[in-house]
Amino acid sequence: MKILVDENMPYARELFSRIGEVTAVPGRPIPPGALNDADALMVRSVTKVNAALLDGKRIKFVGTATAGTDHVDEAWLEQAGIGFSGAPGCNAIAVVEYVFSALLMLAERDGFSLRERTVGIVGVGNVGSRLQARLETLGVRTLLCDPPRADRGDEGDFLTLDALAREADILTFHTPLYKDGPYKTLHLADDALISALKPGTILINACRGPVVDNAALLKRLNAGQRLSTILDVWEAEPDLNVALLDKVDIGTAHIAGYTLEGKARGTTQVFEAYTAFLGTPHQVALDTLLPSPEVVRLALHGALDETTLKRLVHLVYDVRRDDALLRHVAAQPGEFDKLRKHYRERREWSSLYVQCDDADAAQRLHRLGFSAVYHPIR
Ligand SMILES: NC(=O)C1=CN([C@@H]2O[C@H](COP(=O)(O)OP(=O)(O)OC[C@H]3O[C@@H](n4cnc5c(N)ncnc54)[C@H](O)[C@@H]3O)[C@@H](O)[C@H]2O)C=CC1
Ligand SMILES: O=C(O)C(=O)[C@H](O)COP(=O)(O)O
Repeated sequence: MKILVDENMPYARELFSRIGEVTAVPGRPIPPGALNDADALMVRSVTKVNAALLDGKRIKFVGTATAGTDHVDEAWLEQAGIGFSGAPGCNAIAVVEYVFSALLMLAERDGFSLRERTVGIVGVGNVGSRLQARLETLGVRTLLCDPPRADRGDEGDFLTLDALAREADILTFHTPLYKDGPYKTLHLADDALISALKPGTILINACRGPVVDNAALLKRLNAGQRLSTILDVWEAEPDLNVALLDKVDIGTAHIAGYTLEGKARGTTQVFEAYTAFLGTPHQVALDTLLPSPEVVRLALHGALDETTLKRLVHLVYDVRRDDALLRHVAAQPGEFDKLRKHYRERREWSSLYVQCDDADAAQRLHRLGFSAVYHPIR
């Protein structure tokens, strides 16, 4: 059995070679001919999976090691009898930690406390719900917008997007990209919505570029609208709107989900799905794959305030590194994908073991996702 995997998929060779012959290839584009004798294809978000790619090929299963699936024509795969799996939630923690890293940086720069702010979360799925839980642990007020969940009758106080735009100090988007249909998200943040934001609002897009109308955003920023902007994703990736990057407060190369844990979960999820598809299910324990992180443990004395939290968060992951890397190469063709391909290892907060002599600090850090324990110092 021949399995083609994206070369930007950690642990893919190690796992898939347990069941077949593995070839790793670039995903954007897949080299011509590489698909000719493959039985299964494991991609990331950069590969458009559709009839144009697969019609007439012998591929029987496609996995994408990503949360978003807008690059996959699932209807075509189904009618062609090709099995499919995504990796729901694989990198949700990574995106949440990206958002925290960015917000704590802006809070320090602009002299505010997160606890004084109301955060509007648009799309309350794997990312949005974890973000809400961690913000609430810090005592930050959140407002939620998720029409599909509201319509399903899910528990929760769901508001309209307009209500969030009116009330929130921070508006953060975590929806899939739907180009049409009742829950269309293409240009969900359009000119009218962006114009309606309160002066000083922080706008975050870490889901898919086209969820925010980039031309409208640039127009508003050029017109002097008071808005802080954090963009991880861009319309027309991998082409970058350099004029927009110049105007945003934080701009990164679609790496919000790029923790090693997040990528490894993506690979293990599609590996497990493919082996189940073959009728020989395998399970993989993530901690058997991951190496020890660079910083393993530290001791924290006293209470946990926002300044201390910021230092811990930025010790594990500081978004300014990724912002600077993108700005250095922004105008050069091909560099956006190179930054993503050669992404430096980044870990999740859970990789840091924090020993606290304050019980409340230990409890809150634990609830935030750190590996924290209370250990009185005698
Ligand atoms: N920047 C990055 O590296 C990453 C980006 N993503 C993107 O973020 C998206 C969200 O990720 P997850 O939370 O894991 O997905 P998810 O599928 O768990 O949650 C998405 C939520 O959005 C809601 N939603 C759908 N249409 C909506 C609308 N019109 N308005 C408001 N809410 C709506 C859904 O009901 C669902 O609750 C993914 O689809 C993917 O495109 C995900 C991971 C990493
Ligand atoms: O999971 C998703 O959805 C994402 O956006 C991924 O983080 C994107 O990473 P690549 O698949 O483009 O490497």
